[in-house]
Amino acid sequence: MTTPAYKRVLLKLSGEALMGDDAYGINRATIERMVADVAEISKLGVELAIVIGGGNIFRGVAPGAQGMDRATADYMGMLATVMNSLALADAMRQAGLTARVMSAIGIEQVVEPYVRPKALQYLEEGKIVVFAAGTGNPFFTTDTAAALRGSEIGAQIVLKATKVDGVYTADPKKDPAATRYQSISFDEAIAKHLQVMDATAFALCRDQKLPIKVFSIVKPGALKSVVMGDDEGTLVHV
Ligand SMILES: Nc1ncnc2c1ncn2[C@@H]1O[C@H](COP(=O)(O)OP(=O)(O)O)[C@@H](O)[C@H]1O
Ligand SMILES: O=c1ccn([C@@H]2O[C@H](COP(=O)(O)OP(=O)(O)O)[C@@H](O)[C@H]2O)c(=O)[nH]1
Repeated sequence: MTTPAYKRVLLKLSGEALMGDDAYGINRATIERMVADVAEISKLGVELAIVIGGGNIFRGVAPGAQGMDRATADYMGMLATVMNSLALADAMRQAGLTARVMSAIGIEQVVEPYVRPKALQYLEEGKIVVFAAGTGNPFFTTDTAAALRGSEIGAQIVLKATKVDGVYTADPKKDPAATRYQSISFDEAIAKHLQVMDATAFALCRDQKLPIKVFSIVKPGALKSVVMGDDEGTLVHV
């Protein structure tokens, strides 16, 4: 009854979700709640790696980046994910969890670089690995970083924790008549241009046969239900 459905998962936390009800930045209560959710599944023995976004601090395509060189703006976005990763890892430490941050861009005085075998070792030791700086490349997103790292570490699923509670027929924020899918194939999600994740991330997961679960970051207990294999959010499958 208490056996999780997965042994190793990649959790993608949206940067914007960290804001809570604030206009930008990191909301303390929100990050603490997320960490409590993470602690709950870590205690179940699930090996957990996390990719966190940076949209709460900086987004390469945001109005604030207008007129900027896109690659430069994207590097700023990646640095924003490093800040979020440090905040998250520190909050985990305070909650008694052991976390390690690994960055896709060289910033050694601040965090260790991403080295795949090292990440695998940490996971086997039960440490929570936070992958910072996205893919390390401009023109990508942290959703794609989640698909990439998820594939690299052999995660059984990518758990995308977001502001919406699943994949809808249209953007639920813009179309109140949109309905939620219980499950949807990658091909259909791509063909229908469902924007909940970018097409690069969808395509990579599809090719690697790595399913994605999209679920609410605000709903209490949702992460645990997902990990237990309950019917929660939307499953995107091959
Ligand atoms: N078909 C869709 N189903 C669900 N959400 C969608 C869809 N199309 C667009 N969205 C939007 O995708 C976003 C996904 O959330 P999230 O990944 O947290 O945002 P971001 O990564 O941009 O911070 C939501 O804001 C939601 O309104
Ligand atoms: O591999 C990556 C990941 C992120 N980013 C930049 O970092 C920003 C923050 O990431 P994202 O928008 O994915 O964060 P989230 O939507 O989860 O808050 C992006 O807008 C990009 O500018 C990037 O250039 N390459």
